[in-house]
Amino acid sequence: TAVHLQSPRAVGIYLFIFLFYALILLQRLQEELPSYYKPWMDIALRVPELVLSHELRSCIHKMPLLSSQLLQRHRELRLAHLALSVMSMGYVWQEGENGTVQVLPRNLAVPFWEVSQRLGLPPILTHADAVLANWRKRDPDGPFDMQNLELLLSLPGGESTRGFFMVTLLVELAAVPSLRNIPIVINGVRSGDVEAVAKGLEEISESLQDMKDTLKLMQAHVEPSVFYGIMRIYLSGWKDNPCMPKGLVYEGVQTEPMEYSGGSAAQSSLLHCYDELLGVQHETESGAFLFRMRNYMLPAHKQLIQDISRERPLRSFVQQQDNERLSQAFQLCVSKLLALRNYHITVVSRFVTVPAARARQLRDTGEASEMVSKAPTALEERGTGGSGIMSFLKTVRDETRDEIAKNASNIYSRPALCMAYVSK
Ligand code: HEM
Repeated sequence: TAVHLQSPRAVGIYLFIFLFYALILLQRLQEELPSYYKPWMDIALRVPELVLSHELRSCIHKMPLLSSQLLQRHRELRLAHLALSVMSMGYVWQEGENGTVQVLPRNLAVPFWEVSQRLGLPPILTHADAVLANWRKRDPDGPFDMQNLELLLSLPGGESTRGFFMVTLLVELAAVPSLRNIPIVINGVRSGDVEAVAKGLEEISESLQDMKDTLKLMQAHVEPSVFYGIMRIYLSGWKDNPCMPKGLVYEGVQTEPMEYSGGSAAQSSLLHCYDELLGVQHETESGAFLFRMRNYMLPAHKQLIQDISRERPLRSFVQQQDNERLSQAFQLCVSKLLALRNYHITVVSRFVTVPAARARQLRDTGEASEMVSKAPTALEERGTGGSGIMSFLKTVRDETRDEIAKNASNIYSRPALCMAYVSK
């Protein structure tokens, strides 16, 4: 690519994006650990069935305490983190919201802590585990699509669990072309190259559209009652969770309990990058939640977001240039981000709000036959990351819309044109 790199930070951004791209598109992930770790993998591969037969906790109690020192390469550490996190989620939630534990046993907690420290990830299942490090192609030369992708490790929920993680991975893949355009936009702003910035933004808009279209696959591959009634609890954490008000003791690590949020795509670096690039600002509460989610990302992903945030604000460049193509490209980009967030809200409504209402109705009438009625009540109002779902998501969505309004009021005198963008 013909990007001119003008500072160490731009080099950092470029390198990260290249590595991310290469990791996703060119390399296969680690699928096996050294044979010393067989006791972990034997259990991790069977988590769904061991949870359902209520045997996972006793299997983990019998597991030997293994040293993490034999794990050397980054990819081995990532697979180990995935395996230890899947076992931990199964261990904690095996008996549902009323049968939680207060202690994660030493033979799981100690290596989980060590591997987490080496990776810079928290000792809980994250988006970087369940989605980014949890796939392989059935046919290595075949395409990246639902038919040819499978999970390395799973949690209860069968095909819906596979669908949920795989569709989320495909949304990440749809974003890859936009990542390549971020340094193009940044360098264009630095060198005052209006055409390059406009083109970069147009291509990012296309990716945002592709991400939204890919998110639509969720409907075909995930059954809402399975997501709500079975899967959600295994993604939940021990922070802001009424079932585990004190958190969890990692035995052999620290005597005091620790609190960690559950897995959520709010931990994906993508929308954080777009927000920083486009200058979308989030208010105190929603902003604090999103900011906290950055601690659940790989350090390189978090660094990229920080690097983008330190660049000259794009909006001021757009306003200063007063160029129609550039202004339109910027508005288009923010409106596509808004459309993605709007569509995401309808997905959340389908997979959480509607089944939650059904579960309440069934509880009130004393029926317990449907799957949704088995869902944990403590999570009714909360996302797996622990947020108060709808108010949080709508605030974040409205803040994206504000960015369009701010820019439009500076550029366009004709309100009709502004509204055309907002309603796209
Ligand atoms: C069945 C599918 C999904 C459901 C039910 C769902 C649910 C949620 C919930 C409840 C939140 C609030 C934060 C929390 O407490 O976890 C959230 C946040 C978020 N989700 Fe999803 N999600 C789904 C799929 C996805 C996918 C595929 C993506 C794309 C990678 C995504 C991206 C995000 C982002 C970026 C946030 C943070 C809020 C924002 O920046 O707008 N979600 N999601």
